[in-house]
Amino acid sequence: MSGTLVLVRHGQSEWNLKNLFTGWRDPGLTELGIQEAEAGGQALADYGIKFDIAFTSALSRAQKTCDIILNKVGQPSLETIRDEALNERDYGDLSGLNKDDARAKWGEEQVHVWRRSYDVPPPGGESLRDTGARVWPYYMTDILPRVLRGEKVLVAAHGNSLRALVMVLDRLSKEQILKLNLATGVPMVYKLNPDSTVASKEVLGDMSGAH
Ligand SMILES: O=C(O)[C@H](O)COP(=O)(O)O
Repeated sequence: MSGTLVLVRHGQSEWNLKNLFTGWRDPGLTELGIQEAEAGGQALADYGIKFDIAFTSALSRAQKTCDIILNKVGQPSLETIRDEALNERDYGDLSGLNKDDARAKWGEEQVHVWRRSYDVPPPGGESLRDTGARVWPYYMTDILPRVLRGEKVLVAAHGNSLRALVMVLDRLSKEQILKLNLATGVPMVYKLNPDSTVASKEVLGDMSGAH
């Protein structure tokens, strides 16, 4: 009997609000970000899930989101494992730059390629493939075995570290991953088959506003 994997991107951060590339930098959540995490947690409470364990990154915006969700589902002291393998993609030299300023300097198309392509890294940073090369092994060794044992597992992480995971789970091509954006605070509930493929996926909220 396999279990349930819930993936959720952190709520809006201070740097999301300022439209800055963030990567491994560590801003906190905004007021809206806290509300988004609360809404995601409430959706999971309404869904009726009780988790066996939670995973999050080494960055505070994901950790805070994880805490808020666990509070909402009534499990504030659940065991939570923090690991930098789940960190956001390292945006390298773009970190701290305004995304519109970057578009003005390098052009809309180049910035889109850095943000959403599979294998083109931003200067000094990680491509999505590089990000997946650390997220995926961690998922295989630390997260997946628990799900296959029947546990219910929460992963609160980041736009691109989760895109790397979703790309494999949803079997997306390099072309399809270009178009995938994850909304902040919206949980994705995966049920896995015993062979670790996806049996079902439910999105508890609205992904359409993501960009
Ligand atoms: O690191 C960042 O700037 C954000 O978390 C994700 O940014 P992106 O949507 O530009 O990839």
